[in-house]
Amino acid sequence: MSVLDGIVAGVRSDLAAREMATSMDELKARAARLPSAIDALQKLQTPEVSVIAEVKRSSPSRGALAEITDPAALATEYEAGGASVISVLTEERRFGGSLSDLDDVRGKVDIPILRKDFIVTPYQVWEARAHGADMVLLIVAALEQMALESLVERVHSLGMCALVEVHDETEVARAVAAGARVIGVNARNLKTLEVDRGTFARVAPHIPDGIVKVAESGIRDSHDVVEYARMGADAVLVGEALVKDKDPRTAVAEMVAAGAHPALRAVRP
Ligand SMILES: O=P(O)(O)OC[C@@H](O)[C@@H](O)c1c[nH]c2ccccc12
Repeated sequence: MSVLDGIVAGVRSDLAAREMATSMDELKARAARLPSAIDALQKLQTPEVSVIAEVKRSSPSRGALAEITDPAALATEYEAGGASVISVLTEERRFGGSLSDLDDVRGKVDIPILRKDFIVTPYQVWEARAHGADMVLLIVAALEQMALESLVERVHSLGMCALVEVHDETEVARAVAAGARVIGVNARNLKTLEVDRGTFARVAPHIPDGIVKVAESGIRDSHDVVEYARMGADAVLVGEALVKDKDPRTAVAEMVAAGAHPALRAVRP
């Protein structure tokens, strides 16, 4: 069993427990009481390179990263630093997250929130919306094509935006066929957990114009942001470097400033 399969198996059993506790109708009723989702796509379609800042306690590849006793406080720092979107890991077993982290963050920030999890059923999409998410991650490698297509459709029909994650050219074709408007290229291979910094440069040219391109994983600082911007990234998704920083607000602000530099416009594809 691959690392990804192992994670998804754990997610499915935790999901079964939540499905017993909260019916789909209850989720729908909760979602109906919330203001509608914020248009994350619009926030990412700016000429500047956007920063998606992630709240993540640990990961299978890197182990414990940061305690994060107050996820909303961290998210508030990210927002003040100029992040365009906050990513909240809600997977419990390997990443130490939860839906209550999502609730906390939703209570404190006004910018769009991405629910970062291993989403394999429509129930999880409703769950994301019911807990205030505006965006959800869909990992192509974790889904059959039919499931991917129906989940993208479901996400869009709820007014949310899907970040469709790929690792290679074949997965780009699947994401495009599924109607993705935002595609994330993950430099971390989910089978080996290694980061390959060449992934974005190899894969991004296969993403059609008009689709928002996000570079994910292993981004350390503003230099990396500039590098990805030059390769055509519209946004970067940063976790570890930010959760480990003593001053996450400034760390985000530096990345945002780098991504907004006017000189970049001329050199971006
Ligand atoms: O902490 P990093 O290396 O900056 O990476 C952030 C993000 O890309 C990573 O958390 C991620 C990308 N795709 C995922 C899928 C599931 C869980 C986590 C991820």
